[in-house]
Amino acid sequence: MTATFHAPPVIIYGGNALADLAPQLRRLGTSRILLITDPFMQANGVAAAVAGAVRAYGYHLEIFDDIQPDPTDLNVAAAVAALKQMDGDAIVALGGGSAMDTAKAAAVLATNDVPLAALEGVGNVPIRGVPLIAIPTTAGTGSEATKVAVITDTQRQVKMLLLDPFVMPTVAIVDYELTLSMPASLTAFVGIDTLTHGIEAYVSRRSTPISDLFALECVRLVARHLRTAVAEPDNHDARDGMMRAAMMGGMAFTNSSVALVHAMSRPIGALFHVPHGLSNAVLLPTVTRFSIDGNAKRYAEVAHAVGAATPDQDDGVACARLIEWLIALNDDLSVPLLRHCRGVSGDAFDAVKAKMAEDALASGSANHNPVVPDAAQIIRLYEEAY
Ligand SMILES: NC(=O)c1ccc[n+]([C@@H]2O[C@H](COP(=O)([O-])OP(=O)(O)OC[C@H]3O[C@@H](n4cnc5c(N)ncnc54)[C@H](O)[C@@H]3O)[C@@H](O)[C@H]2O)c1
Ligand SMILES: [Fe+2]
Repeated sequence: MTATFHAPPVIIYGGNALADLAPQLRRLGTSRILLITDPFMQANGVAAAVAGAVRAYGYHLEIFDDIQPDPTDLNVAAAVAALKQMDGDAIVALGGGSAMDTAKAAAVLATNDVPLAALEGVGNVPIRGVPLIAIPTTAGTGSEATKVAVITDTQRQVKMLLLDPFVMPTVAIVDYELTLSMPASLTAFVGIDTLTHGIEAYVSRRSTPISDLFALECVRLVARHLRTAVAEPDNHDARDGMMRAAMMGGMAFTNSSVALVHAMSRPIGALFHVPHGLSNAVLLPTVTRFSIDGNAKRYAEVAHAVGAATPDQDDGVACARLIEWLIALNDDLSVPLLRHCRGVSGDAFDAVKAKMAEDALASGSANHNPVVPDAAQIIRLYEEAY
């Protein structure tokens, strides 16, 4: 069996990596740049500083900041319109997964004259997009190193996946100093998104020997650094560790896959606007317990990697310890139950459970889970996690 490995052609990593942005734009031969950023980066002045540094090189740059968490097809259309209006030849994304995914979708929509929904699915992007430099400001999604963009279709109220090598950023600039401003709860939730990427990539039915390396290093780094990054926001070593974990988690799952946690979490995001990392966190212990029988050996290896189990413990014990470890992590990081997440009421949840299960199955990620569930089992898992 063959396996393919995709990653950004260039990754610039470390404190002050951001200083390499203008030289990278020069290398790419671009000169009219749209900076897609989220309102937080606009408000705290980082976007303006980045814009100033690029303009100082003589490039024309305009800022687009109409980004919302869980970005929509409308955000993407507006970004493409802004790029066309300025006659732009490259995009820089500065922000979390929402800004980066908007930019990734806009980059390919700019060169493919079709509705965004036509690019949905696996391998449906016919033409390469405009060059894209992705600069993450959360240590979470790893989107800077993935060939997927997640965009909400406002008509169907589902999160669409655009999964294609052409969606991979041309350059990733990964500067942990940009994450120092993340408050504790954001750090915690995006960090559990990273952990979920590492675990799901490792236990996925599509795991590969190369993605395994990144997946295990990702979970090790999260175990070592996430609690510290939450408790000590200025701890550079912990921020650095989490940033590496996020990037490696992205490199792992984009070459393996995510699985049932992500399949079930996307409908929660699309319908209730629960932040992506939080919706993963509330599901992770329950879905892991359900899935362990499908590949106890791999879950035990995860337990050993995060230090939840000792080398002398057999797979059964190690898997049990892993569940306890995940529950303790959620407790330590103050992850609420799903029913306590803002906007999720009992009646509303009951009314959409069946649709959510259908959407979870339709995304395809559930098929890569060690235990492949049916709709009734997914509904039961939603109820258990609720
Ligand atoms: N493409 C991928 O590979 C991939 C993988 C996982 C998730 N996703 C998607 O990414 C999105 C979630 O991205 P996210 O978790 O990074 O959150 P986000 O981009 O939605 O940002 C969350 C909030 O954090 C703020 N923020 C960003 N950086 C900050 C900083 N340094 N300091 C303080 N506040 C900051 C933003 O303004 C926003 O309000 C979801 O739509 C999810 O589906 C994509
Ligand atoms: Fe994720």
